[in-house]
Amino acid sequence: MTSKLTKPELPAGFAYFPNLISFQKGLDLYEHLTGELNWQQPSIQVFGKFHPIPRLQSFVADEGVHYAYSNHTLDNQSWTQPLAVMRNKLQGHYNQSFNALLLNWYRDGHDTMGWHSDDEAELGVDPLIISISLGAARKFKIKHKTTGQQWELMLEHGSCLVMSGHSQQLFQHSLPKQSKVKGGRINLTFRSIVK
Ligand SMILES: O=C(O)CCC(=O)C(=O)O
Ligand SMILES: [Fe+2]
Repeated sequence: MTSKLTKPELPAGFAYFPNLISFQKGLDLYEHLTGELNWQQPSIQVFGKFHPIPRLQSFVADEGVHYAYSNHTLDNQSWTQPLAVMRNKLQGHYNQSFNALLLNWYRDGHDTMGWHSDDEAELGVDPLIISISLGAARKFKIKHKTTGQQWELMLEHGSCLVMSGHSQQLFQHSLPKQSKVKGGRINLTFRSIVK
């Protein structure tokens, strides 16, 4: 059963902070990202057939940092000024350096992300991942890998979801389809990639 949960009730390793970014700053950043970044729609291989992923992606990282995602590598872009500012703030707050940023653009409610854990070897053990949402609010689901217990929350414009500890080891997460959602959403995940 899926239960509607607020911040204190999320499983260990997940924490939700609404309004990290003000409404207007969030809109400005959304405009910046859609206009300035190079967005791609890579194809991934499922049972031998190639399918374009149901969303657009962009990857920003320090020079020499690469992230192999479902058997393909995304083109590396350098930090734009607003993204560099945001990274600096997060690094100061969390006392950790983030050398990579994966961005996903869900053009409307038909774009999705399937169940997965961000547990690639290059993220290291128990990674700290900071996930920032802009644009249309979307449902985010969390599922325990062995018990199957599920949680659901809304990721709102300007919010921050922190994933840490055993969150990737014990749980999967997904962004389900919501056909009624007409607006776009951009999600930014700040990551540390071990070279
Ligand atoms: O769009 C989201 O909120 C989820 C993104 C995500 O899970 C990922 O980039 O690994
Ligand atoms: Fe993820």
